[in-house]
Amino acid sequence: MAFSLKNIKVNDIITINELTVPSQKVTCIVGQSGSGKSTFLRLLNNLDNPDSGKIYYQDRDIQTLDPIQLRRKVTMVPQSPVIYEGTIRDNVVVGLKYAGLEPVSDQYMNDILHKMKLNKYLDTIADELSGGEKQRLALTRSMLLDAEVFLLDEPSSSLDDKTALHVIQAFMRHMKERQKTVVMVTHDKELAEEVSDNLINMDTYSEQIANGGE
Ligand SMILES: Nc1ncnc2c1ncn2[C@@H]1O[C@H](COP(=O)(O)OP(=O)(O)OP(=O)(O)O)[C@@H](O)[C@H]1O
Repeated sequence: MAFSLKNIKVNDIITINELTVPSQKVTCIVGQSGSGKSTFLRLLNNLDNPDSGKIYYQDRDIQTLDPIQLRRKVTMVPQSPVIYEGTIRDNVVVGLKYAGLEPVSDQYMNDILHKMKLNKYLDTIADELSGGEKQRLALTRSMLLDAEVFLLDEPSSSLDDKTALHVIQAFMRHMKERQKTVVMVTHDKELAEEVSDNLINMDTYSEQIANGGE
């Protein structure tokens, strides 16, 4: 197991008695708006703390792990892509640098960009990309990291259905070839069914939904 959660309570948002997330598989998190999908993801790399209960990453209580080390192993691609100043190349390089990794060749960068259907020159100014292109750049940056777990929060929300399916399938293929664990939040049930090995419906664990909220 990558993660196991026991007796988790996040104030009036989430209650989980017991839940596991398998290693080297794609787990999709679905559920209504406000059901706590993003909160669940943030629990897994200790960006949010539960009020009670324990979360284990590979049998170790994540509260006992150094957060910086944990986040190198368990990396997150947030809902709004983080774009730095400069070109596409600068944006990829900065991810490697923060992770303490060696630079990669332009050709390798282009290969990954191509997988993400982002066929732009590496010298293109990143801030001039569309919202969907920025999402694909953020995915590209994460694909070059040597993390063990990739947490994706609605990574295809700005993409049309066809592009979303192509890009997310290519991302999952890349991760499966490398025996990585992926946890992806999506509101797109069809996409989730297409790419997931394991599906978690947050409505089941949501206080908000149980109380008739949203
Ligand atoms: N930092 C926070 N402080 C207080 N409440 C929060 C915080 N973040 C989220 N919430 C609340 O927690 C609940 C779950 O939010 P969350 O963003 O996890 O849901 P979600 O399922 O990802 O929603 P969506 O699909 O709309 O993005 C919501 O009611 C939200 O208002």
